[in-house]
Amino acid sequence: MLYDITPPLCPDMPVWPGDTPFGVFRTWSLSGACPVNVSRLSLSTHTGAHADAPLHYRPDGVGIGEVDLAPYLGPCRVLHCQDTGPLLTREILQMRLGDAPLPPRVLIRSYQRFPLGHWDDGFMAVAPEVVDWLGERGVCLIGTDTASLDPVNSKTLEAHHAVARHGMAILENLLLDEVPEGDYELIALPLKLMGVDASPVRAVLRPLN
Ligand SMILES: N[C@@H](CC(=O)c1ccccc1NC=O)C(=O)O
Ligand SMILES: [Zn+2]
Ligand SMILES: [Zn+2]
Repeated sequence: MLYDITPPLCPDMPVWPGDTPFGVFRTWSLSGACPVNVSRLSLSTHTGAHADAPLHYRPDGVGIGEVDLAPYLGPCRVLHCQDTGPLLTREILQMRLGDAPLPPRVLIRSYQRFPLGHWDDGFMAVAPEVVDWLGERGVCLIGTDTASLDPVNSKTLEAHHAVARHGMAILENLLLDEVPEGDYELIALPLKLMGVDASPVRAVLRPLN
């Protein structure tokens, strides 16, 4: 059994304001003279479920093709935070998780229903102290169902920089609507895009045992 936590990629999907819309264009089409269909894609590196590379927000950061893959597969916890409001704070998370041990990956669900058909400016942001707290507890990957860890208007991307300080990895735009709170195996590998700032992933969760 698998939970597919990847939103579908299609031309009418929402994208970050001003970013490249998702497009698919036929290069060759099946016909008497042509034995195949072949297409070309046009899309932002931050389309749908995706992994951010350090290069997204640091001039000296590595590209997604160069990052260690270990954070992107292994044990993870899905945490429900649908009633959290505009900012997930360390106090809220500490209250929810206490001092019990955590798996090395944490996926945070903020939406009751993921906005598959429209752009949402008002998504929940993650406070940088949350990232610090998780990093100090050995977490290597933080995932969210929102378009960014930081608020939409942020120019400083403090939560992203906190992730980099701890050498952690980021997944965004995960579709967690159908996933009960609990522990799973995460599999969400980025493409080997050399020197590129992010990559779409196909993200799935496998229930344990
Ligand atoms: N931080 C967001 C994306 C982001 O910030 C962004 C994506 C596309 C175009 C512009 C963006 N930010 C501009 O300030 C992300 O990691 O997906
Ligand atoms: Zn991104
Ligand atoms: Zn991001």
